[in-house]
Amino acid sequence: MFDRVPLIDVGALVDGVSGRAARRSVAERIGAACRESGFFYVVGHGVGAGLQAHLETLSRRFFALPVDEKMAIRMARGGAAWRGYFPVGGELTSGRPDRKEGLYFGSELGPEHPLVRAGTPLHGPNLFPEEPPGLREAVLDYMAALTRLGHSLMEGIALSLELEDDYFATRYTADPLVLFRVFNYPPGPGTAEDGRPAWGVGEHTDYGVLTLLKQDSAGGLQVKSRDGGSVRWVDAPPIDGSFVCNIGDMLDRMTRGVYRSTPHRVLNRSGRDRLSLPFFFDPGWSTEVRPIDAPALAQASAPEDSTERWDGRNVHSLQGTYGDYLLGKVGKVFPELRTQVL
Ligand SMILES: O=C(O)CCC(=O)C(=O)O
Ligand SMILES: [Fe+2]
Repeated sequence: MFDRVPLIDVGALVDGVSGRAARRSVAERIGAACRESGFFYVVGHGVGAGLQAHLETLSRRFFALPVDEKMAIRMARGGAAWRGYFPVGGELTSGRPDRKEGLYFGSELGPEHPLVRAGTPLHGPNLFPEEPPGLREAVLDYMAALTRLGHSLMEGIALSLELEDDYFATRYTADPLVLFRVFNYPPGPGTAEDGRPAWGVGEHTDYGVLTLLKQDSAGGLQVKSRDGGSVRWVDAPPIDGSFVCNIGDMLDRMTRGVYRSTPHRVLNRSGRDRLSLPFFFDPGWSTEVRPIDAPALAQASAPEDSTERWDGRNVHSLQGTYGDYLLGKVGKVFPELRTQVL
């Protein structure tokens, strides 16, 4: 059981000049956090404050538009690429509508890209709004910066498992599946009509390897800490200039449960809009994610924990590619869209 999310300065992993000892010492701290909670804050990450502030300003401007203007780029128009806007209540993370609206983005891929030509779901061009101008460039710059950071952190995670630092890049993330979302959680009642909490995002784990979340100052993110039968929800409050980093189901699978993909949820109690920007750095679509054969994981047992898991699934018994896994998940959180576009 943990009671806080640790903060790690990852400068040595991203600065391009630090030596092996400094990189390993950061990696060890990451490894400890992945084992304990699956969550950590990163600072010293090198992503420009100006770029972040610019994207935040433009995102707020977009969400402030009338809903019918936002619906001009609704997700149904993005087709199988799964891009665009969804209104409050349009996404069901754990079977119930979330109290949030959002924009879905991903790697910007043109019609000539082989995966787009083959009609691969979740691959294609983005839908950018006309208003506010500049959002397109800000989103693309931000995704490029976070993709670089994702590669650096995966090197740290590899080092933390005593693997070569390019272990994940050579097998899974040389061409990562990048999904990026900008969410706005409106202020509102803490409870739904049936008296249950009106979650901004219901309890879930993330699907891929690594999530990098930028959150504004509103707060509301909670991480599940568990010890046997007892559960405690630990706050991950905003820390200026940091990203909240958490590992996803595929890293849980690769490490046979040693690095946990930890359930989390959001309740916006701030009384104002909450803006958050989760960036998902995931294995390539057609990769088959396998357990890592490494001495550091020799004792790992791949727990059969499906009854404890939020979705009742066991990530250790998956068959197929990451794309298959992701599609199963995405179809559940957007049931209407699934029938329209897939
Ligand atoms: O908005 C947040 O703070 C968390 C969002 C999240 O957990 C997700 O999109 O997977
Ligand atoms: Fe999440």
